[in-house]
Amino acid sequence: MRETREPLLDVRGLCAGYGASMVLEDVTFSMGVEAVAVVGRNGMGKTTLCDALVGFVPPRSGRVSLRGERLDGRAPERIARAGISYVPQGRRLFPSLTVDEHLSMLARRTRNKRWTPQAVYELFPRLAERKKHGGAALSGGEQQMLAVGRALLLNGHLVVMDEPSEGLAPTVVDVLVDAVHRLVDEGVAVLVVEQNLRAAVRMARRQLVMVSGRLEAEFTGDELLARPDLQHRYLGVGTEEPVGR
Ligand SMILES: Nc1ncnc2c1ncn2[C@@H]1O[C@H](COP(=O)(O)OP(=O)(O)OP(=O)(O)O)[C@@H](O)[C@H]1O
Repeated sequence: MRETREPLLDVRGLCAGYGASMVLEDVTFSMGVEAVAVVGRNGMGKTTLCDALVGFVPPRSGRVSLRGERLDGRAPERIARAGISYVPQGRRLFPSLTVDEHLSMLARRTRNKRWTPQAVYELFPRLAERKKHGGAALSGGEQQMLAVGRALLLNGHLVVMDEPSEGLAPTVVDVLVDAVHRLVDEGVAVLVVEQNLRAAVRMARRQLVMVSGRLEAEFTGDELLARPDLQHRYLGVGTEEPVGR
């Protein structure tokens, strides 16, 4: 039977790179309102995929559609306005702005929307306690919550997160995993790049494996957890210490 329901995000034959070197080769996948993880070893092109989706690295060829609307070739701010928000690796916050200033700066442009600073504080109560603290005074986990909150204030349809659990304590990773599930329950899709397989499988059922700029395979989180050989082959996890359930 023909699939009539349009996917939320549809990526076809996406190629992108830097200067003379091509990094992404023919990346094709689609997703609905769900959480999907992209996993793979270092340097395989995961960040480049995020950057290409949000327009920071212009695609050389292929197409990116969100709810049927072509976005490839558009400037990053137009892609954000169309509904893809980005939580980049390293969070990129302003050290001298407080939590409240970070959020209210964007909130002014987004009235009568689901995600307001108040809604972000309800999602991350820890941030509410740190409202008046500057970006530089926050812990890594608090910075990551703020980066996610800032992305939500754009009230988009899809949030792209690049290694959100990097360097965070397990209790903070728990908070992020819960937040991803809450977002999906509320109709916001999440595409998450993760080095941390344990976090990736808790965030998303679908695991897309990137090898040398290509999406080489797709597994469920359960399949990856049950198969140390796949973990070793695709993620470089040592065979003596596979990530188990
Ligand atoms: N700004 C850039 N200019 C040139 N080459 C780059 C640039 N950024 C990344 N690359 C190259 O593109 C390739 C893919 O890098 P990318 O950061 O996308 O991989 P990754 O899977 O996200 O890895 P990591 O987990 O280490 O961030 C690497 O060979 C990298 O050296």
